[in-house]
Amino acid sequence: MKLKIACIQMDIEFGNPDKNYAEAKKWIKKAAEEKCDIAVLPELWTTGYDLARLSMIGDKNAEESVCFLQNAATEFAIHLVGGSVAKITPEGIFNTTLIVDRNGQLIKEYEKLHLFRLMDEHLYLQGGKKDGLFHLENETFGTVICYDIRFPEWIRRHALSGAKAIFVSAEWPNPRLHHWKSLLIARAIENQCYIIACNRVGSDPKNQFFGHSLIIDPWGEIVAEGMEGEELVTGEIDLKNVLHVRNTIPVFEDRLPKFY
Ligand SMILES: NC(=O)CCC(=O)C(=O)O
Repeated sequence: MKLKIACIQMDIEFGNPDKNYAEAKKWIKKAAEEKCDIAVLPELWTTGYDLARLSMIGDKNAEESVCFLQNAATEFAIHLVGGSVAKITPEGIFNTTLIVDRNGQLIKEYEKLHLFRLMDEHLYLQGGKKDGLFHLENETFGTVICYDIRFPEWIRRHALSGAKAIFVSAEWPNPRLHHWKSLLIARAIENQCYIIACNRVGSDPKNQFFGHSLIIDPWGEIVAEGMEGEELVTGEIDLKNVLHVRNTIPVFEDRLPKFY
């Protein structure tokens, strides 16, 4: 199965959901015009890291974001890996990815598992408890959020459950470009799967974000990479390559979990 992917490498206006919804809609339209099958948004794309105000500007039960994504997906006939939004629930606020298919069905919600203390997430957010596996076009995919990629066991769990491509929504700032690229390439090589990672650009009061969204194939080669400004980073993935690479070097057959 071949799919054309667009990473929406957008700037995010700090604490201004209305502005960010409008911007995201323009980018989703552009992705559809470029005949992409799936568009991916960055992490916390409605609010940015305005964590102290999330109880006011976050999204109660993610209702507004789900509605926005459903309307955009159906209007532009495109599957959406809807980045993540601050979902307000009675149990707290979760950094939540929303996946909506091109028929407008909400097919998955994934709550970021690993909270990133360097950006104060532990002070304002709750960690999720469930995996990011989902099904689209009769294929299995995974989705995780930003800091999650530092945990190879978590990504491996998705690959072991059949994910042939793993989406990553991120707000990954300077000065850690080297970590961003190296970790993503390593996750692709060790799991022999596609990694599709969408990072924001621009800045907020505390951080500057470098973009460099990446589409990486199961051999670890870069299919597409963004620069440091706003752009749509597009590339084609062919899920047949996953089996080809896994047959060439049978890492999954050679694993010896009883020793790990
Ligand atoms: N938003 C995040 O999770 C950032 C993670 C990050 O920057 C890192 O170095 O890890």
